[in-house]
Parts: sequence; C-alpha cells; structure tokens
Amino acid sequence: MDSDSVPRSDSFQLPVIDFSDQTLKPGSSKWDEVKADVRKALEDYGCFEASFDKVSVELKKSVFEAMEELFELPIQTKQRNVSSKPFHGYLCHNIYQSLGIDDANVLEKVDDFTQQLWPDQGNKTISETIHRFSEQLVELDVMVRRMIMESFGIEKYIDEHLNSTNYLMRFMKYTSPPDDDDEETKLGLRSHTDKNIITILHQYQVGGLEVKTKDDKWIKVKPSQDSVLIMLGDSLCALLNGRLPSPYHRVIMMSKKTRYSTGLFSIPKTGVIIDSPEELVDEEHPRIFKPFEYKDFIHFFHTEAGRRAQSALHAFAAL
Ligand SMILES: O=C(O)CCC(=O)C(=O)O
Ligand SMILES: [Fe+2]
Repeated sequence: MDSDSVPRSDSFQLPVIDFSDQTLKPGSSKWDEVKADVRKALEDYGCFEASFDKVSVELKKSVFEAMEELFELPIQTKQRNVSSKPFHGYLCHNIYQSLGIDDANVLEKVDDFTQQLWPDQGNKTISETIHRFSEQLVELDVMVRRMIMESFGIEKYIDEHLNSTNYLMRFMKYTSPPDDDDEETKLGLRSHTDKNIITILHQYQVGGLEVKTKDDKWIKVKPSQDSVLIMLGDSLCALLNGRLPSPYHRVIMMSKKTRYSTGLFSIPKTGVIIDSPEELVDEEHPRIFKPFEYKDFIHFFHTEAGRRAQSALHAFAAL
C-alpha cells in the first residue's frame, strides 16, 4: 500500500512531556524523571510533544504575525532568500512555500535574512522576534539532546556534539487546497523522515501534521498553543547506531484555512563525521551505519535513487 494512503487515527495523543519546571536542571531528580520519559517516548514514536512555557503565547503570536508579513511579500522578493546551502532558502511547491534562516540563533545572521528581503533597512522587529524564538527553542533542543546522550551513557561527548551543529529555522505556509476530493491536492508535504539531528515543529492553530507509528498508522498531531513537537532526525538515529527511530511524517491539508508552521532544525556542520561511538556498539547492537558527512547524505537524498529509496538513510549508509 502507498504509504500516503494507510489508515488514519483521529483520537490518538502523543506523549506530552513538561519542560517548564524551574528545577529541571541536569543532576536533579526532576531531570532524571523527564529524561526517562523522553527516552521512552522516543523509543515508542521517535517524537513527543513538549510543553515549554518559556516560549510565551505572545512570542508565538509575534512569530505568526511575522510569517504573515513575510509571506505576503512579492514572490520576487521572497526569492532573494537564498543560502550557500542547497534547499535552505525560499522554496515553493504547489500549496507549500517556505523561507529559511541559517543560524537563526545568531542575531547578525537573522539581520542578514531580513536585509535580503528589505535591502534598505532590514526589519529590526521581525529580526528580534525570530532571534528570541530561535534562542528559546535552542534551549529546548539542547536539553533534549543532553538527556538522550545521558540516557545512552555517552554524556562525555555532549560538548563536542553540541558544538558540531548549526540551527536552521524554517517558516512554512500551506495555502488551503481546492475544494475537491483529490487527496493529492491536499498533500502539503509528502511522507518523509527528517535528515538532521532534531526538529522542533510548531503548527499555528491549523493542524495537518501526521506522524506514522511503528504499526503503520498515521496519527494526527493536534495543534496546541502550549506545546511544540520534538522529532528525531536520521542523523541522530545514525549517531545512536539506530537505537532510536526517526519517524515518517507528512502534512495533509484538511482545513479551508491557510496553515502556518515553524521548524527549528539542528543540523551537523560541514566537515563533521556522523559515527556511532563505541559505547553504542556491542554484540547485541552491531554497527549499522558507515560513518558519513551530512552534506553527502543530503546530496544522495536529492538524487533519483535517494528519492526513490524507502529509507534514504539505509540506502545511503547501511553497512
Ligand atoms: O509543516 C509541518 O508541520 C512539517 C514540516 C516538516 O516536516 C519539515 O519541514 O520537514
Ligand atoms: Fe519533516
């Protein structure tokens, strides 16, 4: 069966894990409790919802307004959003459009982005909103990665690992599909796994994101004001010797309303080799992947063979 046409369940709720507790610091009992929940949720689904009240409702509203303003710009202006990295700039495909901001946690880099779109004076308000939002999500990304590495007993590599990645922010807009019964026109983003380390997604009011479970059911991720979705990507799956899965997900536009979403992607830097530490390889867990560089993996993914593969990661790197 085509993976985009398997049954869908409306009532399912992914695990929700609370990261808002002030006492949530490495070494605390609260930390260990949350860490165990993170490990379990990722083993079961490769993703979970995180509530994190540091990212306020007001800030999310400002991000939403910024996205409305950005996507209203003329197409020729949006096309000035280019990056030295392939597929990091403006993309437009059917009902889907997205803008990309490299190093969104660095204010000067966000200023470079707004300068591309408003060459005269940039857009200070939008820059600051994007920067603040990214910085706060980075905090969450770091906590989750620390917990994952601790839970596998590889915490000695944490600093090296955190220093080996950059952050890309993507803003996404999906216009409502034509009013017909054609499933294909409702497909905002086809089924895929993320290729990076960790992705933090947020959908603004309008749902559409679906995640595939181990038993091949599509579950709808309901939009929530109070939480974001944390999802494991193929690069982290490879680093962990396949011990945690990177889930398939897609966007189906069932709503008549325009949908906006944001994604913060932690991505291995150029030159960094993704390789499982020895601690994760033993008789019970033989090494699954050869060491690789992220940019070579992405290059493969965009070839005909990469697009056709059931799992680009396995096709590219399996031993
Ligand atoms: O728009 C969304 O919620 C999902 C986006 C996504 O999966 C991606 O950009 O990889
Ligand atoms: Fe994705």
